[in-house]
Amino acid sequence: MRIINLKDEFTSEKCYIALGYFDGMHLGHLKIIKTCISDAKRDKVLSSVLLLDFKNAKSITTIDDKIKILEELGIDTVYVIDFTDELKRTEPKAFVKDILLDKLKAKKTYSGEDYTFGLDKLGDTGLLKDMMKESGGEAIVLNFELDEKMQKISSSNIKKLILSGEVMSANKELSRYYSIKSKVIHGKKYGSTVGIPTANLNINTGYIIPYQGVYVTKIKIKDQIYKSVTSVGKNLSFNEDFVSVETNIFDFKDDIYDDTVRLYFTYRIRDMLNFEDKDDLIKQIKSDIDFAKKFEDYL
Ligand SMILES: Cc1cc2nc3c(=O)[nH]c(=O)nc-3n(C[C@H](O)[C@H](O)[C@H](O)COP(=O)(O)O)c2cc1C
Ligand SMILES: Nc1ncnc2c1ncn2[C@@H]1O[C@H](COP(=O)(O)OP(=O)(O)O)[C@@H](O)[C@H]1O
Repeated sequence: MRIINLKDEFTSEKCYIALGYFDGMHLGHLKIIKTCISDAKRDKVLSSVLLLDFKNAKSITTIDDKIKILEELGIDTVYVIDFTDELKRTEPKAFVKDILLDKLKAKKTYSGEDYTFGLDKLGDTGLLKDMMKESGGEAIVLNFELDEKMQKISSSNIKKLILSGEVMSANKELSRYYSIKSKVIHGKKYGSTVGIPTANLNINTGYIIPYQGVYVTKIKIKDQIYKSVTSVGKNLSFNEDFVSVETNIFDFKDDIYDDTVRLYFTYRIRDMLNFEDKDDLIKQIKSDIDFAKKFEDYL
């Protein structure tokens, strides 16, 4: 797979290209990308995706996550375009002509029904269809994927679910467990003094953080997955006024400070509470651990 930033010099070959914001790489996005890949294979052209790099925006999947998923799906080329003011000001017609047709040599585009682009998001699938046809190509527009309740699967809905703690519903729409990749940082060192060490994760990352609470989780450390249980939010029992994400990992005892890990959210157990007595907090954490140990994977 080739990764090309549009601001660099490159040569392009005729391609089919999947277009969209692709935050979450959910089932709807996967349908668009997989159709692009299989059509390109059939017609012996390169399959590609155009990714917008929003820099610093909080999202469900970072650009690195998207690239990793695209590589696993077998895409030939990932084009990355920085989401600059200039791009925001680009006239929709210029976006199709200058970027898609001239620069990337797109012969077919693949997008969802609600794909919009260019200045004030004024470009839509109607314009895309007309311009692709005029150039001798084709814009293929795929229907929305629906969830169990026949609602359209959308990044904004998945974001809402994560931010309200409904990670189980979010995971079903994503068809994978919501995860954040981050570094283990130092906390207040209370955990290990009471026999429940908790690895604290840096939350100043590109990811949205689930609603406060205690979660059944899994954690990937050096390519190995462990079960764990995680608190998200302020440690009210310690009068802390900042949010932390802290995970107690089962059957594990290594020092992982500064390691980069990936934490997967499976199920929200309860709210974070203020325990006057630390013994009550520890008792509650032990019961959360028992619950999480018994919790079965569902994806
Ligand atoms: C499963 C679990 C549940 C937790 N629940 C709460 C809670 O309800 N209220 C609270 O103030 N802190 C809660 N915590 C956070 C602990 O207070 C914190 O992990 C502990 O003080 C150790 O912090 P340290 O890593 O900074 O040493 C929870 C932690 C875990 C792992
Ligand atoms: N089973 C475990 N779960 C979580 N962290 C563990 C575990 N075993 C060892 N550790 C280590 O202990 C650290 C957490 O201990 P803790 O006393 O809570 O310190 P801190 O307050 O710095 O997080 C983790 O960052 C990790 O390096």
